[in-house]
Amino acid sequence: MVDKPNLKEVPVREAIGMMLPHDMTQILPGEFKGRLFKKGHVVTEADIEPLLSIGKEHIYVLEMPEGYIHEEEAGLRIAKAVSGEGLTLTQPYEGKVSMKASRTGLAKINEEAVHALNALEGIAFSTIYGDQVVHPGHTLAATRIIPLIMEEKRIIELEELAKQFSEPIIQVKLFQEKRIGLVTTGGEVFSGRIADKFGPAIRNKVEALGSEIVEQRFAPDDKELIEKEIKAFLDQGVDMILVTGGMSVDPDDRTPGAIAGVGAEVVRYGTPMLPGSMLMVAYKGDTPILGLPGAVMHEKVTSFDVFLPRILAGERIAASDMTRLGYGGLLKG
Ligand SMILES: Nc1nc2c(c(=O)[nH]1)N[C@H]1C(S)=C(S)[C@@H](COP(=O)(O)OP(=O)(O)OC[C@H]3O[C@@H](n4cnc5c(N)ncnc54)[C@H](O)[C@@H]3O)O[C@H]1N2
Ligand code: MOO
Repeated sequence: MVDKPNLKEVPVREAIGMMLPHDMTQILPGEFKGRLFKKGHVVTEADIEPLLSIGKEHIYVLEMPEGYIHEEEAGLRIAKAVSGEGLTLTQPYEGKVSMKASRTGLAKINEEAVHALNALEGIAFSTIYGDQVVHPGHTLAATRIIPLIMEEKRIIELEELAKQFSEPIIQVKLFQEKRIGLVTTGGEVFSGRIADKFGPAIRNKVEALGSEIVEQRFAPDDKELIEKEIKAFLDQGVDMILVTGGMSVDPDDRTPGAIAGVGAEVVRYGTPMLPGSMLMVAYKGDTPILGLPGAVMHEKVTSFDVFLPRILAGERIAASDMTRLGYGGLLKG
């Protein structure tokens, strides 16, 4: 049951120390229309004259029953219970508390926990989709309770539930500064027949997240030669290797074979997101090796933009992360 606050009518002069159950509006024709007192305001001696001047001889006040808390306190307590690192909480406004990024990073949101908390009656906890890149000021979540007051024990129940999840329910994970090796394949680029466009595109994306391309190596459409360049980066001990082009179905598309050829464990070749469906994610030990298809070079957003931030935030990509991109993954048909 959603709690109903007890409203009591009292003469305004007797309302000192009591709480207003709703906003009180003042209208001065041609001059002002707006909120004179906010919902939840506790009436003081100084408020009596202004209240009388807007015609309030009697007002409703809220009787807070024993063991209940007001929506503002409830909102703040929920926000504190769910928030981890990299977030700041706003002051409650109309009972709503927002959680904003205080730093650039990856928004992590535990979807299962969001559903569990919202299944508690009277709780509204609303978030953005997780795994997005966020910058300071970006709102990740907002919360309020539905009634004006709520039994405190229900907020305690929520706080206990939030503690059962191993990580904070929302947080902003920092990006690590990774050193990345870039292998660009394609005979037409290797021979100088066309100018390389992959390099600048990849460099921009990587640098925007605080990592760097330590070197770019080139290879023609030859499996052994591509493997040689990947191995050189593995020997160099880079944190990640990106291999561009040669990811589709032509006889000259050698990249998937070369990635497997260096002994990397292929997580998956192909993901149901368009553009960027011919992406490959593999690992040689802990070093991610990604095969990047043509679309990454010229499309603003592809599957690469889904996985790059997660890898730079220190996450390992699983096959299920790749297969679940189909629902909503059609950005360009
Ligand atoms: N029948 C099919 N056709 C295509 C498929 C498919 O599955 N079946 N996949 C499509 C998708 S999706 C993509 S993406 C593209 C190409 O993917 P690739 O990774 O194989 O790209 P390439 O063949 O190597 O090159 C395509 C195009 O881009 C130019 N290129 C490549 N690298 C560079 C570079 N570093 N700088 C400038 N330009 C570059 C290259 O010359 C080609 O013109 O395949 C679809 N087709
Ligand atoms: O792999 Mo292609 O990049 O889907 O467009």
